[in-house]
Amino acid sequence: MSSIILSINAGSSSVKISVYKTPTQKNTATSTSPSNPDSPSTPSATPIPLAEATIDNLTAPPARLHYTRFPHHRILAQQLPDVSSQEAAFTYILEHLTHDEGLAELNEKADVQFTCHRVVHGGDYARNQVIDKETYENIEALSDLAPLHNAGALSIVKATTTLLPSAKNIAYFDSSFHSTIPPHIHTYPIDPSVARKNKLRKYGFHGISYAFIVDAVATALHKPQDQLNIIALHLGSGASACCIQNGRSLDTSMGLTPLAGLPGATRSGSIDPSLMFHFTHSAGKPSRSSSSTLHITQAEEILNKTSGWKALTGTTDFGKISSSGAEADELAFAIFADRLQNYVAPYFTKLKGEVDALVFAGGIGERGERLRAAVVGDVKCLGFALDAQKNASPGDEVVVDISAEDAKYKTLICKTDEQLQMARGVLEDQRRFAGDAFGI
Ligand SMILES: Nc1ncnc2c1ncn2[C@@H]1O[C@H](COP(=O)(O)OP(=O)(O)O)[C@@H](O)[C@H]1O
Ligand SMILES: CC(=O)OP(=O)(O)O
Ligand SMILES: [Mg+2]
Repeated sequence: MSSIILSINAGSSSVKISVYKTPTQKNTATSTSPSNPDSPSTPSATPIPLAEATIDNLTAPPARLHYTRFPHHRILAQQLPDVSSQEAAFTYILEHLTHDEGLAELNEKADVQFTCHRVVHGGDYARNQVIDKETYENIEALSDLAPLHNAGALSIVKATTTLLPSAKNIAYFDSSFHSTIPPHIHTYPIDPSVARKNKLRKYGFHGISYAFIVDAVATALHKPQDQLNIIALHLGSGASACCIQNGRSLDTSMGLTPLAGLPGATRSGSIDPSLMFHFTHSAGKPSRSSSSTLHITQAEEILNKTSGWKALTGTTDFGKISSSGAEADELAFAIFADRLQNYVAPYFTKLKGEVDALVFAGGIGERGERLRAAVVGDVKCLGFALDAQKNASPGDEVVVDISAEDAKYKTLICKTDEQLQMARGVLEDQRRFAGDAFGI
């Protein structure tokens, strides 16, 4: 019999929820590229998508609902002025799904057997975990290190325990994919005893997306995952770059927290650490949004929530920034292209030029025609080049090759899908542990 999986992705500016049913023996679909590199000949089953709901604009109200029930029913951008938090977005979407008469498989909350939660900071967890009291508390303890994310995800976990009491809650961590980063890359040059005690190291994020990208690009290029070398750029409200060697993370631009590296919608990205002490004299004081479970300083508040595109341009919409022509928007655009070049070129040398592709993903990576052209233009001397026509109209495939015919290296767009990656994890774990021990 099929089970219903609710796959929940609490990002910094949006909540995306996809509904899947597990395939029965008869309708088992397969992915040509195995996601388990240890068993290269075993095809993996794919969850069957039933519906997808997104509430976005949480950081630029009013929030909006987009809903698709497959294959045909679609609601575009319905405004929701009363929804302003990740938890409110989750509750709204759950009501919407259970009241959609066309979604026969999910009439009651008791129909949901599995809820997958994207948790950005998982500390030392190298793989997914069933959320029990101990896991919940461990994730809560990491909230200060992902101030835009972990608390929001946990508010949804809490809501599921009351609203969906029969569902098994499983956490998938953005940081797990980066557990392969070697010590000389994840270690900060600071007092090692303090670093050890406070677990201060590079963790890296967007890993669920990078795992999806590895699977999808390996399939598209007909290469085993463990031979795939790519430079992947996940560019959304938060943006990061990842250097992937043999299908594994070798380096990434985010660090101890998702603030490091590239700028984002409301984040500064990397700056000189001394800057904050010249920006405000109260950098170290607790911010007003601190609570009993979330302790953040004014410096963290400023750099995470009121910097980035919002500070430079007044909008978090990178589509608008890319097309308005306004002076402030042009500066923000040029800053992003410049900072991206600062990762693409060194990652190319880290891979010793053995690069299968440069891959664009995330809302901006997938839709930002002009940004892709700017970044690829900036690294043209390495052997990347775009086909302008393909870049302008890439079509609907999961992976699209937008490289010029004479390019030495490929440039691809990958429509990443964190919810699908997590739902696939449920099927893999069901197979591996016969539905019981589940990854612990
Ligand atoms: N046509 C476009 N060109 C460039 N950026 C776009 C375009 N459309 C949307 N975006 C941007 O994509 C970003 C959201 O990306 P997404 O990955 O969906 O978000 P999140 O990080 O919240 O998961 C926003 O900054 C949005 O402005
Ligand atoms: C890790 C991170 O920044 O996630 P998002 O882009 O979804 O905010
Ligand atoms: Mg995201």
